[in-house]
Amino acid sequence: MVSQSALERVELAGQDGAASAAPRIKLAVKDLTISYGKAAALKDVNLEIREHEIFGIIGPANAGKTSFLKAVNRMDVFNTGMHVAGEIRFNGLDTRHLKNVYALRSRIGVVFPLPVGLPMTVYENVALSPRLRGIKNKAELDVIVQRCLTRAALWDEVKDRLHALGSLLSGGQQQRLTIARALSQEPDLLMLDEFSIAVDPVTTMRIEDVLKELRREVTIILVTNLVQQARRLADRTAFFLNGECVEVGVTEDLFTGEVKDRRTRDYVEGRFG
Ligand SMILES: Nc1ncnc2c1ncn2[C@@H]1O[C@H](COP(=O)(O)OP(=O)(O)OP(=O)(O)O)[C@@H](O)[C@H]1O
Repeated sequence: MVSQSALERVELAGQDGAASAAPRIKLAVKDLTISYGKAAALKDVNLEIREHEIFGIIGPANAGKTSFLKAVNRMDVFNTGMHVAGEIRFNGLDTRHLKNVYALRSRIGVVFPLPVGLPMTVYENVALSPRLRGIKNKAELDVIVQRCLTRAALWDEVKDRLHALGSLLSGGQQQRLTIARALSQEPDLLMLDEFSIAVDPVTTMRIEDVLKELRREVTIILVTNLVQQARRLADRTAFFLNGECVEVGVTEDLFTGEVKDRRTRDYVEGRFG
């Protein structure tokens, strides 16, 4: 008999809808409310994220952006003070009722604001996840490591230091290493939380180019408080403010088209935040 957990693993993998005419919905969020104790960090959020788009989330501090990512990744399982209500469907499956949270996480790569290197070599940082999936063959692992480092625009800089500690790389290189590591999971959703906070402008641009390429393969949620970064990268963008999803729209419309809420235009034009 197939276990519930194994069934979930298969359902979470979904099917690639790139060939169909209508965009497939990767993530559907309904009436999402997140609270810590009595305080709500996010209230009644409704939105859909389409497969293969870069979906931006912008907003000032304390808007609830990071809490949104945590809820998608079911971090509430660890954070006992965090309460999540509403529905989050990933590839159609309601993540709130999953038995196998690890299967969900294996489909989602997360990149945090500051690079979080595992205390191991460059090679091992990227080979760990494939190894945990059962890939033992060295030649096969070599190919995966090279492919992930190349996709993260880091291969040329580290190909001669694969067995040095990841922590010895520069900050910008370490952030690209965390992207390579996230990619080694073969996620179909990549979530980045203010990835450029500790990265120089040149590296930021390199990573932005990487993300533009990656959208062909993965869906990307980009949380940023740099509105111009969302403008450069995101197909559609949501504006969060004080726990409210004020508006969701085609990114360029938020800057130059019709906005539904005046606060959106005020924020993107820098009048507050
Ligand atoms: N672990 C926690 N315990 C209690 N309150 C929290 C916790 N994490 C976040 N909050 C609160 O939830 C609200 C939203 O925080 P969140 O980090 O989601 O916002 P944000 O938009 O990502 O902000 P920033 O841009 O500063 O990272 C804030 O008021 C914050 O203080």
